[in-house]
Amino acid sequence: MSKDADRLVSGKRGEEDAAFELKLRPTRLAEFIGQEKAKEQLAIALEAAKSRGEALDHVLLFGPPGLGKTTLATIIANELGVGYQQTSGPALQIQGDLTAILTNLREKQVLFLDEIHRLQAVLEEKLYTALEDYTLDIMIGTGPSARTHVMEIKPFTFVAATTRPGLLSSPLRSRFGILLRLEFYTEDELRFVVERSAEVMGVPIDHDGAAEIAMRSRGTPRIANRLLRRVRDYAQVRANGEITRPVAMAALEMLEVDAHGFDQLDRRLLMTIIEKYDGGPVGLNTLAAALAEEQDALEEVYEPFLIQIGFLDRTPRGRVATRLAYEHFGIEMPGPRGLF
Ligand SMILES: Nc1ncnc2c1ncn2[C@@H]1O[C@H](COP(=O)(O)OP(=O)(O)OP(=O)(O)O)[C@@H](O)[C@H]1O
Repeated sequence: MSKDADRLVSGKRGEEDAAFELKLRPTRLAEFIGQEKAKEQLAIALEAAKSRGEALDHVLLFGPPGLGKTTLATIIANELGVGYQQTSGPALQIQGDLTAILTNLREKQVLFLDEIHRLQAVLEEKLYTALEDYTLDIMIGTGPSARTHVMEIKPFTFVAATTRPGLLSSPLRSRFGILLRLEFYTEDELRFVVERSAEVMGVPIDHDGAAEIAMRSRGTPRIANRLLRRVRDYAQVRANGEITRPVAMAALEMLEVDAHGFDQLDRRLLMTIIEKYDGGPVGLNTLAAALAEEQDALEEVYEPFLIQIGFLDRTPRGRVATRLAYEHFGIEMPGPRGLF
C-alpha cells in the first residue's frame, strides 16, 4: 500500500475501507447525498435512455479520490436495472483481457473502468470502435497473411472514472456523451453522510458529534466514513459508546487530525513552502523531493483540497502558500516580493 493510502485523511481507498464501503455505499440516486449538479444531469440522461429503451450514453466521472465515483457507477447500473462489471486501467495489462471483457458484455450493461488515465495506449485505441459503434477489430493470424475481422459487440454503457481528466487524450474524451465533475462536499452534506453511515453501522451519534467529524473530513465522504470508524472505537473505549462533540474532538485530537482535517503531512507541506521557500513559488518536483513524497500523490490527493480551501495556489511558476496558510500557522506574511 502506498504511503498516502496509510494516511487517515487521504481520499484514496485503503484496505480497511473496502469492506466498509460495500456496506455503506448508497445504491440508488435518491440516497446519494450532494453533487446536485451531477445528479440532475444524470437523472435526466437516465430517464431519457430508459424511455427510449437504449443503452445510456458513455459517462466520464472525474474529481479527487473518495468523492463517490465508484458509488455513482454502481448507482447507474441499479437505476437502469442492468448488469455491472468493474475493472481498472492498471488491472488491464494485455489486449486479450480487454477483448474478453468486451466480447462477453451483456445487452446494455454497465462496464466501469476506474483510473482510466492509467490505461495503456494500445488498449485505449482498441476501445475507440467499441465505444463508437459497438464493434471490435480482431486480428486473425500473423505476418503477411494476417487479416482484420470486425466483430460486433452488445450495446453497453461505458462508465469511466479518473482523478486526472487532463491526462486523457482528446479522441478518448470525445467518446463520452455525459461528463460529470464531482466536487468536494459541504460540511452539511458530510454531516448527512456521517449520520447515514452511523445508522447503517448501528453507532449512536448526536448532531454535533456528526458535525465535528464532517468538519474535519476535507470535503470527502471516504474520509468522513474512516474518521467515523476511528471515533467510534474511541467512544467505545474511552466514553459510553455514544459519539458527541467532545468525544469526537478528543478522538480526532488524539489522531492528530486538526479542525481543518489537516494531518501532519498537510502541515509539513505548507510549512515547507513557508519556511524553506519563503512562501513560494516552488516547483512541484522540488516540493515532492523536499517532502520525500511522490509528485502524483501531491498533485492528486493533497493539493486539490488545500487549493479548494484557499491555503495553496497553483501558479505557472510553482506552488505558493496563501495569506490564509500564514494566518493558520500564526506566521507573519512577508511583504510584496519582486519589487526590486
Ligand atoms: N454522495 C454520497 N453519499 C453517501 N455516501 C457516499 C457518497 N459518496 C461517497 N460515499 C461513501 O464514500 C465511500 C467512497 O466512495 P467511492 O468508493 O464511490 O469513491 P470514489 O470517488 O470512487 O473513490 P476512488 O476513485 O478512490 O475509488 C463509499 O463507500 C460511500 O459510502
